[in-house]
Amino acid sequence: MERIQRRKSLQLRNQQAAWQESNDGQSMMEFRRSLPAQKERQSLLEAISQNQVVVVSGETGCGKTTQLPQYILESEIEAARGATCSIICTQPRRISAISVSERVAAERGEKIGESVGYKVRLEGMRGRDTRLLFCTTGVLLRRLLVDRSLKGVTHVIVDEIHERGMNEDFLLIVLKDLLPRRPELRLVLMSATLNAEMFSSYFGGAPMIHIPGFTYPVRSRFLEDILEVTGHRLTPYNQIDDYGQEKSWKMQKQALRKRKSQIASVVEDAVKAADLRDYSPQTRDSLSCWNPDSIGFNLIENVLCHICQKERDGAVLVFMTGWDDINTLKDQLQSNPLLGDPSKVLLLACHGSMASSEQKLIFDKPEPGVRKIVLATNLAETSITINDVVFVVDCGKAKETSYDALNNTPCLLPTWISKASARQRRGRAGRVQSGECFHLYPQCVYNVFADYQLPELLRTPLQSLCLQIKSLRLGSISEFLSRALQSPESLSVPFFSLFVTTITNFVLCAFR
Ligand SMILES: Nc1ncnc2c1ncn2[C@@H]1O[C@H](COP(=O)(O)OP(=O)(O)OP(=O)(O)O)[C@@H](O)[C@H]1O
Repeated sequence: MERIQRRKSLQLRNQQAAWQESNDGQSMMEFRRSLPAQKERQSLLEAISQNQVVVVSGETGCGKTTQLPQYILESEIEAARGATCSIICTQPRRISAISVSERVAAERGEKIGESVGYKVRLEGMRGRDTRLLFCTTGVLLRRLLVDRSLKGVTHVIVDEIHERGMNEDFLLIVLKDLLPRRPELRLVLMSATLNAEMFSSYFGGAPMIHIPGFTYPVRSRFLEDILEVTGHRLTPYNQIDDYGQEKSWKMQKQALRKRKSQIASVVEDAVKAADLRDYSPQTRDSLSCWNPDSIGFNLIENVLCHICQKERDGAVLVFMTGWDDINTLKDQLQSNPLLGDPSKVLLLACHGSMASSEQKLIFDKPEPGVRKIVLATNLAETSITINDVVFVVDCGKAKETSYDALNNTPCLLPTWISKASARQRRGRAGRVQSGECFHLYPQCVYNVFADYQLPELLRTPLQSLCLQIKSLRLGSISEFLSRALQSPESLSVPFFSLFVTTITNFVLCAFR
């Protein structure tokens, strides 16, 4: 067995060297060497070999997602351990797991499923020789339920931990528990932002390495500049998003949103206090009518027409909040004479509930002379690179789980994003060329955004959280949550544990 593995390791080493020496390989290596992560390659590898846990923070575009897992794979192959290493890198979403694995395979001159593969829910591409597997956080969490010690895995890399989704926080608890039982396992936590200290101290003071970011220049334009440049006028009547329902229903829906908007009053104060002396009276007038609670379909349509008519070539990525917004906006744009003309504009949507094959269409290049416009949710916010994106339009909101106190139920509502998210959205332009970002809210509103989004664990209603812990069979609810990076209010946990136990017993009795 050992002899076979040794032979396989040498074969992998020869293949890797042959690619790196080939012409295509050389030009790919040259590009990879230009990324900021390259300067830290040696120190990253040393830190990983000497410590069980390492926290890496890297600003957008530095190369942490595509390069760091590759550095580990390459160094293991160079050390003739290729056949025995097994690296798992988690991504918060399917689309990033798939697209990053394809990019890394291409950078290694391979097809997907050779040494690099992916696994997401109900889909996967990996072969017998796959050594670096990209998967969603949920996939790894579920594997841990049946394979508690992650047998055979040598490295786990958790990417985008700053997003603090529920699965990521759950995974950290389970991995922290696993580390003492697997002293040779290496864990690398990667974050796009600088709040690495919290993760480091959670893992007993794990070393931190920071990689500065790299993007081509991206010019940010906020609402006041957009209104100035497009000449679009905001009135109290043209900001009601038309969802195609009865008008009274629409008004009700938007009034409801207004009541729920957490920072609406802060936003109003910020807009009142903003210094807009340098802007035209028309822009100031428009801003005084701005409705922070609408997504602004008409404004988006106007901005897109402006880009198509006045700006240079390049695809546009529009960040929306969800399926209903994307679909309704798409219908509206399709009835616009310019944006709805398929010989000029290719309109695509990208949403979490779409099949991966449909999501992947956003990476294709359109016909010459056709501008690609992608309407996406925040699933396109991190880790992905759409090569031809030059313009980003950011509506400033994302759907977030929150609690409807009136109906005592969890609900998904559009909420303002954080500064970290706005930076990530802007970062989707400027990855292979310079770009422009149109933020559809005033600069003063951006200034009052929270630095980071509240972790999902702290904003999910406790009933859902407790049921999730039970369905994943993660043990006692209060004990499990007490081991979290930031645990929900300790007082309410025992109450909800009792609630869940009662429900479980009730269901068991009913089926007996
Ligand atoms: N599919 C791709 N096609 C072309 N270039 C790419 C592709 N994916 C990545 N790159 C290049 O590699 C660089 C680094 O990408 P990578 O995804 O590793 O960055 P990152 O540091 O993880 O940033 P982020 O957290 O914003 O995703 C990009 O800025 C881009 O220039």
